[in-house]
Amino acid sequence: MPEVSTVPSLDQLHALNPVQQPTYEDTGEVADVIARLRKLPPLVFAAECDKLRTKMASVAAGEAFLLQGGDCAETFDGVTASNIQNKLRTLLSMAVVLTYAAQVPIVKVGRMAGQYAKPRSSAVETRGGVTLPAYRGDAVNGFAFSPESRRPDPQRLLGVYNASSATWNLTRAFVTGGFAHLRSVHTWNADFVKNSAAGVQYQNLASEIDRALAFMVACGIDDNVFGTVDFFSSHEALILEYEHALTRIDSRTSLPYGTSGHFLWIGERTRQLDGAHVELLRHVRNPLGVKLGPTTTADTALELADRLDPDHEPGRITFITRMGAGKIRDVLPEVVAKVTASGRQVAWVCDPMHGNTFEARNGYKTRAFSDVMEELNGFFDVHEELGTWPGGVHVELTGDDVTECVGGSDDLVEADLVNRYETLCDPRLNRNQSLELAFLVAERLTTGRIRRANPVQNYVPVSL
Ligand SMILES: O=C[C@H](O)[C@H](O)COP(=O)(O)O
Ligand SMILES: C=C(OP(=O)(O)O)C(=O)O
Ligand SMILES: [Mn+2]
Repeated sequence: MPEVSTVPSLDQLHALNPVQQPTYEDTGEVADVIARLRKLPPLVFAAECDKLRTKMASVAAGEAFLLQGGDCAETFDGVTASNIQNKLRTLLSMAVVLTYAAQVPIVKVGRMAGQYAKPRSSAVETRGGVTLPAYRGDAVNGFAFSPESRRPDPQRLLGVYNASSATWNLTRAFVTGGFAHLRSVHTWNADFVKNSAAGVQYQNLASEIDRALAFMVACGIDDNVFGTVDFFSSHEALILEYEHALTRIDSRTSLPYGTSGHFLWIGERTRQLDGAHVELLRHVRNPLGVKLGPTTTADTALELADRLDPDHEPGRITFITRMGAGKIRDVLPEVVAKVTASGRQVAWVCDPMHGNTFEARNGYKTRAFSDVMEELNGFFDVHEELGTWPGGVHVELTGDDVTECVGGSDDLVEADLVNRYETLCDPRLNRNQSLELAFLVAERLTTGRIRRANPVQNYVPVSL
């Protein structure tokens, strides 16, 4: 287990030449912001992180399934009650579909209350001959295309803390205060059922749940047990100043935790083995995710696991693969096979979004629902062949009726993208597409072809 004294200082992290960081002009101002952040209370409790780690251990063991979703980039303007509520009810509806239709316990994690910083392919953006720093998320700079807005502003890190705090406060109230009661399963989607195939399918399922609940109540079961859900926050731990300032020593155990969110992940662009992000996160006790793109080798995955989880702690490591619909069947098998053959039991989760982005002819960055489903099918097929457990999905979604991804049963086409394209970074599934995805994943989970229990023990190494 990591020791308090070993948490590296910010200077030590900077000596590792971290990538994807803002360059601030006024280092004195940065120091003031960090000092202020260090005094603020933690956003999550260490014991909640432990609880999620235990749940992720069930995912790794093939006994539960992770649903992780939310915006690509949360925004300060997006911190409104309706936005949070819509996102939450979309995630809860998806979780209900998966729980009821696939009869698997669902671990529910939002890409919420902290997802404000973005790694970018290019450090700059050029429009009409003018080149400015790229937008790196509200944590760093503004989206408006002007030199003032694009200047990295350290005060924004306090904005991240406040926005995360407000988002999590309402989310916590919703999931414990009655909104998430299974009795309300109909009302979450009552307003959009009329014009959507997924909505109709959802209401049918909700009616079945109503009947099942009524039956249980008639049998004498107290339905208050269905009144609250466990819901957790997550984001990419990208900006070192912020994550370091929120790394705190847990008073119960005297061990360090990242308290900016329950589940922290390291992105595809920042997972260098000897880089600053791996160095910081290997010292915190949270459950950790690592994104693995199409160039990942099995050895890289094993080295990352060894570095971040030397003690093989159950639930510690989740590999979030995002290889692309066209590559997953070629790349994933060897990675999963070798990691599993090493005796490790990690959670395998599919992000079917980031390997499938393309630019539409009208210039919008988009994704096709069919590619998303094709990558998910590849993910399920690979795990089915290896006898390992496909542990979950990680998706970029919103609770609103946006038009950012093409396809789905509403058959959005490229010309529709202009109607409601609101993301400031990557295209998200809208509420219909998200529910549709949940039904399709539930279908895959119920085919019965996937082994549920003890994948490591059942695993027979294949020759590669
Ligand atoms: O969300 C992930 C990345 O930040 C995003 O895909 C990068 O997008 P870009 O290639 O437009 O920089
Ligand atoms: C940046 C992201 O993904 P990746 O690191 O996989 O590119 C993301 O999840 O928004
Ligand atoms: Mn993204």
